[in-house]
Amino acid sequence: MPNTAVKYLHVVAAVIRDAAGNILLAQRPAHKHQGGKWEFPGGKVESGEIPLHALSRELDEELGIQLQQAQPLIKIRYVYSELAVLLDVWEVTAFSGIAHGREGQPVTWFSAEQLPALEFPPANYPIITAARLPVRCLITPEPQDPADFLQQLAVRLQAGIRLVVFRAKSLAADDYVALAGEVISLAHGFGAKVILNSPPLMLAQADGLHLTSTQLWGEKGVFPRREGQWLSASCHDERELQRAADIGVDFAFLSPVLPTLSHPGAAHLGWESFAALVENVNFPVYALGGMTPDHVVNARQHGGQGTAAIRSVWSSV
Ligand SMILES: Nc1nc2c([nH]c(=O)n2[C@H]2C[C@H](O)[C@@H](COP(=O)(O)OP(=O)(O)OP(=O)(O)O)O2)c(=O)[nH]1
Ligand SMILES: [Mg+2]
Repeated sequence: MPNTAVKYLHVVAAVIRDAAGNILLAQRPAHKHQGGKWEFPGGKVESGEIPLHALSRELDEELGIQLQQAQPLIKIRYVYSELAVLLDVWEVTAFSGIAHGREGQPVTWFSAEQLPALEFPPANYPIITAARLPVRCLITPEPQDPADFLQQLAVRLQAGIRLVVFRAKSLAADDYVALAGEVISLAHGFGAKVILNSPPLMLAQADGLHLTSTQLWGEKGVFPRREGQWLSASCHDERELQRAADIGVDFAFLSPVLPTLSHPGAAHLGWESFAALVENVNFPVYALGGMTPDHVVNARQHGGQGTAAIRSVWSSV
């Protein structure tokens, strides 16, 4: 939760991508705060400036490029001993000019997967997660026939899904592990990531572990993960998001944002409450519940990472 007694310095920063998906980073000058570390280019918002103008000005001043298109990606509040920052991070998808370090700073394009190995200011960890996560996430429906399930999954991967939460509550442990192994190798062949949903049945090849909102309240730190594996969680309200923050999740799903087919009359958050809840956490949050592909735009406008869905992205359900 943001500390309301703290005055946060508003900083805009950019995740700038080229056509191949590489991300442009700059090295902070040695004499500056967090000097020598890699950063997402950007700087302080000046008084009276709107964030997008500040971003456009900073990218021109620091890199000599002209901003053409950007969407909000994530906002992070972080308290350093010297100062507190609100990092207002935008994803830049179109610009003109050739990026170069106009202030003499080294600038380099990296693949998203190279980012975790680089040294950034400590506030940046969630930006790296947000930069590596896609806008759409598929949560699998309960598998019936494994061969049919894998075929359906391949169709969705072919259509561009790059993050899969493999959810299979009905399978016995052995069957879950066997199918999870196949899901992971299929997905990895497409460059997609797989999060498993059945602790403590964790596989080394999986990209992460997902907790239900009930599992969130288990003992802290007992989740079987290797270094580099993400931890994600399902949340429904502020209390669960706060708990997710306390146990150090990398990202979360917040639901139900809209009415769902399975619970048409049930209470739902709506986009404004979604935005208010997401504003107060420092990790990426997917909107879940009643999502169709068109809702990606709404999710981004309301501070979300994107959308997660079961039915709307699984043709046979
Ligand atoms: N640009 C940027 N700043 C970051 C990142 N992570 C992070 O903690 N910060 C902090 C470091 C600084 O305290 C602050 C940004 O200030 P800055 O030094 O870039 O500001 P500026 O470009 O306006 O520079 P100046 O006018 O002070 O020379 O935010 C990041 O990824 N990018
Ligand atoms: Mg700067």
